[in-house]
Amino acid sequence: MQSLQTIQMDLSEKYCHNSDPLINPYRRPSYVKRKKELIANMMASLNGTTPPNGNAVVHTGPPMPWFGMDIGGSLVKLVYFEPTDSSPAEIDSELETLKKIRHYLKRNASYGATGKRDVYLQMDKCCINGRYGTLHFIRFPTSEMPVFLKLAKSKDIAHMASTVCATGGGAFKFEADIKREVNLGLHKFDELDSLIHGIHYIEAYNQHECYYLSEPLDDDKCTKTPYDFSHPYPFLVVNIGSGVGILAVYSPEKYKRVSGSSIGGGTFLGLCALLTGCETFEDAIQLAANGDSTKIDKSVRDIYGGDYSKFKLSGDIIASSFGHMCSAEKRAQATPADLARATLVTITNNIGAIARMCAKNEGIERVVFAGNFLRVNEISMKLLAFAMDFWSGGTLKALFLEHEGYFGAVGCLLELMKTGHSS
Ligand SMILES: Nc1ncnc2c1ncn2[C@@H]1O[C@H](COP(=O)(O)OP(=O)(O)OP(=O)(O)O)[C@@H](O)[C@H]1O
Ligand SMILES: CC(C)(CO)[C@@H](O)C(=O)NCCC(=O)O
Repeated sequence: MQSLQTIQMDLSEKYCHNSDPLINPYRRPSYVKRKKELIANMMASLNGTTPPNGNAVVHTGPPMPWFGMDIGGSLVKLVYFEPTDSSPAEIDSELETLKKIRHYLKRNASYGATGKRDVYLQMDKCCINGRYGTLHFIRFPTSEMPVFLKLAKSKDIAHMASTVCATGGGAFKFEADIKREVNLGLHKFDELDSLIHGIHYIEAYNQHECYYLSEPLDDDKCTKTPYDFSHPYPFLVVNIGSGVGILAVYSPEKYKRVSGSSIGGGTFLGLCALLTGCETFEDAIQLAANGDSTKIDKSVRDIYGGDYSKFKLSGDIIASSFGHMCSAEKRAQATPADLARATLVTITNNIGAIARMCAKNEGIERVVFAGNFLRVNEISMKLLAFAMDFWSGGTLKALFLEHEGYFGAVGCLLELMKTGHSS
């Protein structure tokens, strides 16, 4: 059995090409030490034992399969832990159903018409509750829950007597359906607790989880740069799902929800569908990428003929989102792509403005944006990176996370370890 220390070193080899601590921040002793401490503490809190020290790990914990499920307003996120350290005897004694589920999930990257496994996000060599394995990340629209429940029933999930942990509003909304259709009881966990635990776990494991965008508005120069998150507190989490939740985080266990907004990812997709007839999030983003929002939004220049110098408002700044749409002539010229772009820009800037006010109120400088609204959505990430820096006079930093919308599901999977089952 590999020790946790060895695995951490493996990860360093995998991700960090430069071993000079002066060049590579991830090689600095303070960073490595802090990461090890974070993981060790997390493992200790999950195991209820002392952290691993290189000795063989005893396989305890709830029976497999280990899933964490986040049933949101738009998307269901499913995180599946595939053990890779099972002994031949353990594999032999596995239930047939369990083998089938693993093969089904691993063999495919798509499930039915709308289920997807984000293979590029897969995390190998993870350690949860003393078990080593791979984390798989799967999503499907919440509107497909009835289909998912039928599938779960057909795969005989209930006969594995496993505990299903779920978070998100849907854990409450669908609890009775899950009981009735699949005969499974749910362990429900709070979505924001799960989000915070998930962020800490994934960030501690994946050295390149957190990054920022330098030169966000220059397409040639914009670069994704790893951010050293070893001393992150306090930080703000702006979770952009269907709606937006804003949390101030002071430690792995201490946070508060400081604000929220109903103008979020669901608003973007809803308005875009109304305005352009697009059907999917991917289509809406694609349209927006080809559109020009200046045909839709009224700028300071459109009003002043130039800059509003007294208050340092450059002519390029948007004075009125969708302001041009008051004119029948401009409406006639607006294309679906322009409308999609303006919708994306409007929603993103609104979220950025609220995030900035929250950060100012809380006296926080690091703002971490998460949630699936940012999936395949470079436009919003660049806008947020620019807006946070520009409007705060350089005091705020926008940070992003690779596993965008999966933290709630990961946090929920971690909660499964505390449910008191033993195999
Ligand atoms: N394939 C997709 N289908 C639908 N929405 C998508 C997709 N990919 C990204 N999105 C965006 O992600 C948003 C949902 O994000 P996320 O999964 O983080 O939130 P949620 O958990 O469903 O919502 P909430 O937390 O508010 O209940 C959607 O509103 C949409 O803007
Ligand atoms: C309702 C939730 C928490 C569901 O995840 C989320 O969509 C949200 O935070 N919406 C914004 C609600 C508000 O205005 O504070």
